[in-house]
Amino acid sequence: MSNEATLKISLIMNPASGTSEQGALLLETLAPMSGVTILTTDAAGEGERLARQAVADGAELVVAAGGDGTINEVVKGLIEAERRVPLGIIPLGTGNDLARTLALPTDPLEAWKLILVGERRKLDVIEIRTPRELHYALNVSAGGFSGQLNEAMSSEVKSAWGPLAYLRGALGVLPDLTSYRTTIQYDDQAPEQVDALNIIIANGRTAAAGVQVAPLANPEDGLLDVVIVHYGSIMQLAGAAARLLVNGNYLNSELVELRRAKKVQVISDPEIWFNADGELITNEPIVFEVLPQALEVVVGAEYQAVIEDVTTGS
Ligand SMILES: Nc1ncnc2c1ncn2[C@@H]1O[C@H](COP(=O)(O)OP(=O)(O)OP(=O)(O)O)[C@@H](O)[C@H]1O
Repeated sequence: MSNEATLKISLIMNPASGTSEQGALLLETLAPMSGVTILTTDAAGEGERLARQAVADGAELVVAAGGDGTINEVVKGLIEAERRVPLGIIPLGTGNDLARTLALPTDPLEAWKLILVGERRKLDVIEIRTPRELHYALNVSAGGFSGQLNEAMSSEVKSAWGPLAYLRGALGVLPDLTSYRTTIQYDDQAPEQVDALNIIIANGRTAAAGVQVAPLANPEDGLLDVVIVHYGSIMQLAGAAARLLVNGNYLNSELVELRRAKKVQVISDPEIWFNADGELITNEPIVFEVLPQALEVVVGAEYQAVIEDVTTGS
């Protein structure tokens, strides 16, 4: 490998991400390279500041080396930076869900080589607003309820699945579920009332370490895929969850609905909790809006923007 990068690259690494130790060899390889600056996050939230600073210091490409949480922070920094700079990704997390949709190599050295020569695509970014906060997601924002679930599930399952835990829990024994009134507004259409257990706002296709929560999402179509899991009987929910977990397409389950929109507003009683790329963010009323093709991102050779719906009609 050449000892000189032709671009000015800043690599932001999270030493606390799930598989960061796998990046050690990569760091040894990169250390002598001119044109590459290695920055390390010292605490949660640092990725955003480091990305903004890297752009201000002249970076022509910023690499996020970590999991989905680290990518999320770097994306916020890049979107808010003074210039729009492309993003490269070295997946060193636990779930690495965005990397799955983008077909990125799991080996850090291979991921680095791809960053230098790979195709860049302009991907949509999800802007997430609440009355008090502004976030972004490049992969998925998942919403779900806790309440009864807190009593029924182990803390291990809850922390791994977060707002998606209802779907996971439906496979086990759960008490009768309460229905939750949710108002959803798509673009400028009239608001709709639904009894939803999970609401997934997706740009990428998987969450919770490879679960296909939005199997048809296209990261560059200028639209959000909104997947709603409606309230139903335990049997119905178990059916949807089984399809989801065996990686069948759960979109044609009777409880699951797919909508597409540029903007989605969600208000719910009791409050629904949402995460952004896996990090829990808020239970406030929330507005999601797509920023079409807002960020150039290096993708793998096998990346496909459009997924054919092979289940249609089945
Ligand atoms: N030095 C640090 N010490 C502790 N936490 C950190 C540090 N730097 C970053 N973090 C936080 O670690 C969290 C998790 O990191 P990250 O998402 O990279 O890995 P992961 O959770 O293992 O992967 P994934 O999200 O793909 O499952 C992020 O929310 C980030 O803010």
